[in-house]
Amino acid sequence: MSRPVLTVENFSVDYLVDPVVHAVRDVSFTLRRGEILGLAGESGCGKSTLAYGIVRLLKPPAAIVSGRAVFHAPSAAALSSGVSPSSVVPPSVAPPSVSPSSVSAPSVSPPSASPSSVAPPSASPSSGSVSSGGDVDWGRLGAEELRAARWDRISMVFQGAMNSLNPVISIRDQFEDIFLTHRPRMSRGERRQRCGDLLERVGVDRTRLRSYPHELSGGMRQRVMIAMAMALEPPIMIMDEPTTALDVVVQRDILREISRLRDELGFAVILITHDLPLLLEISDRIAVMRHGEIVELGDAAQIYTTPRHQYTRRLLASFPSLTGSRGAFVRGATLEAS
Ligand SMILES: Nc1ncnc2c1ncn2[C@@H]1O[C@H](COP(=O)(O)OP(=O)(O)OP(=O)(O)O)[C@@H](O)[C@H]1O
Repeated sequence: MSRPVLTVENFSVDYLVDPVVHAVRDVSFTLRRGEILGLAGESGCGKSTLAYGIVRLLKPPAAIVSGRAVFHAPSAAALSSGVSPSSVVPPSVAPPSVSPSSVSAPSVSPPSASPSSVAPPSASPSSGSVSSGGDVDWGRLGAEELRAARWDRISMVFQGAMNSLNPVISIRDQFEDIFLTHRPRMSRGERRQRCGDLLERVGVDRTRLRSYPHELSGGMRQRVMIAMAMALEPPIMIMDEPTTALDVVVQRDILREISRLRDELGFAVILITHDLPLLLEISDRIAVMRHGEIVELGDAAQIYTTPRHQYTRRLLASFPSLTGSRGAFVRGATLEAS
């Protein structure tokens, strides 16, 4: 079993409205290095709130009322990535108490995923590689540290992210901006090479770097966003319905691509989608959420063959089968066929 890259402990988020919405309730889980963890559950069960909470992108009226998310970097070396020593904690430290600073960000509407959300301009030049180490409690990071760490250590692809590319800037310039901000010492030639390589990784020809977003199809734009999220090689990617706006065939292509890239590059993914058959196909483990809680977490095969929670069984039963018995078309055969 591979080592954890992220530990979420007793994480709870409320929306401080009247009456208060307990959107995420005492959620704990571990994300292992290189795994795809699917997050499933009905609309409104708290999936996005949990994801945004982990990366501290929630805004009032959302409030993280308990728990913490600890990122485990590969080495225990001191954090040369601009993260202050005070935020480096041993994994067993008790959850931080609620502080006004933990009452951060917005409703679940995606933070404008402009290119700047792919590469925040204010990241410190010293933002190091993901290999700089230590366990970091994200709740203890300052705003600057968070911005720097967010894309280096965890990157995100949100629902409809493809619409957030800047329409008047070429794909190349939007890509290069990431490296100019986070890897300022990278040479121009190296940058250009990397941008082209990244595009090709997600199945888009490098000549498209010259294009403007409106010249690309929705699927291509979403691939570009995924390539941007991979640009700094973060060990974790959070994908919240990354392909919802696309047709089913393109959706599946892209998600299989993500699975392939994960195999190749070894990053871990938290993948949020309503599409349980798809999660069964590409996830290593699946967490099923209901009313803000994780009611079941297990290997995808176990969830599929022997779901323990009644709600998981209901969720599985709500997807039609093409074969009469669930199975052949969701797990096993599909990936081989691709
Ligand atoms: N700004 C807000 N103010 C009050 N309640 C909110 C706010 N944003 C979300 N909620 C509530 O929090 C709960 C969790 O919402 P969330 O969007 O995280 O669920 P979800 O599982 O991601 O849903 P979906 O699959 O539809 O995206 C829901 O009951 C929702 O109505």
